[in-house]
Amino acid sequence: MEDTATVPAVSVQQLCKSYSQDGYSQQVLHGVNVEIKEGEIVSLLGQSGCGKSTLLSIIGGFEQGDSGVVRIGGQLVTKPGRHCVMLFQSYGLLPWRSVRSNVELALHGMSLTKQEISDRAAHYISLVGLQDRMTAFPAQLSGGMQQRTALARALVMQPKLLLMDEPFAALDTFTKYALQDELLRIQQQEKVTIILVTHDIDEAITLSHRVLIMQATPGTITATIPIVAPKPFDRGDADFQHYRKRILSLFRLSGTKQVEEFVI
Ligand SMILES: Nc1ncnc2c1ncn2[C@@H]1O[C@H](COP(=O)(O)OP(=O)(O)OP(=O)(O)O)[C@@H](O)[C@H]1O
Repeated sequence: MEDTATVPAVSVQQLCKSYSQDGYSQQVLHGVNVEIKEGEIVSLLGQSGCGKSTLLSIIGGFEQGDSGVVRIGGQLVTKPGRHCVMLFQSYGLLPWRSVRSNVELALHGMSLTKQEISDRAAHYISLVGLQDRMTAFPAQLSGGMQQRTALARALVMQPKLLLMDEPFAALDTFTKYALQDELLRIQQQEKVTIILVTHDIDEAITLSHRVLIMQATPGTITATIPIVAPKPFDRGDADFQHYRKRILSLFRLSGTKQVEEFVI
């Protein structure tokens, strides 16, 4: 039997996926292999259309690959499960429900008492700093507060794996930085494993333990960059700029040519 300590939180092996449209088939993912440890934050970074969201969606069980295997905690993924929650850029809050009610809704169907639901929701709303806005409705909140609510609604389910698809892309820079820092604080506390899809190089460096570079046609992972720095990573630090330059060079967006050491 496999030692549970060595079972990866997420394992993707030889994943392939094509879409067919109007009699034309497009291969979106080809031979994707990923292994993620428990408590790790990993970013999928790549240009638009390279298959990041498709990969995330297959890991979450929302779509199926054509071939290959996806496992979460050693279990084969065939459909979405409560152990894995997806957080989108668009918040997805119900406008007629308060912050508290939106978060509590995620717990319906679980075998919890009303009191347990109420306490657990209040705990996670406080964790994202919205304890004073529990009775507010989404329209009364800023974009950052709405995304905090969506984060509380995801965390209240106590998932093992949080999948985030460009969660902060709609926010202004200052709100985005504040939420990135908060996400790191919460992740260190909750120890949840996170896979983050992003176009934002700085976001990938700030949040990740490892950045996976994806290239398109067909989508595949071409490089892995471990971010070896204490978190939170000071965005003004010289090391931060070093990672930035190296990632830019992988996308041929800067003159640095030191790409070979990262190629796997
Ligand atoms: N349901 C679908 N049917 C047909 N084609 C699809 C479908 N979903 C995605 N695609 C195609 O697959 C490719 C990859 O899409 P995907 O959304 O995974 O890319 P992405 O890297 O996440 O892009 P972006 O960063 O712009 O969101 C694109 O060419 C897209 O048009």
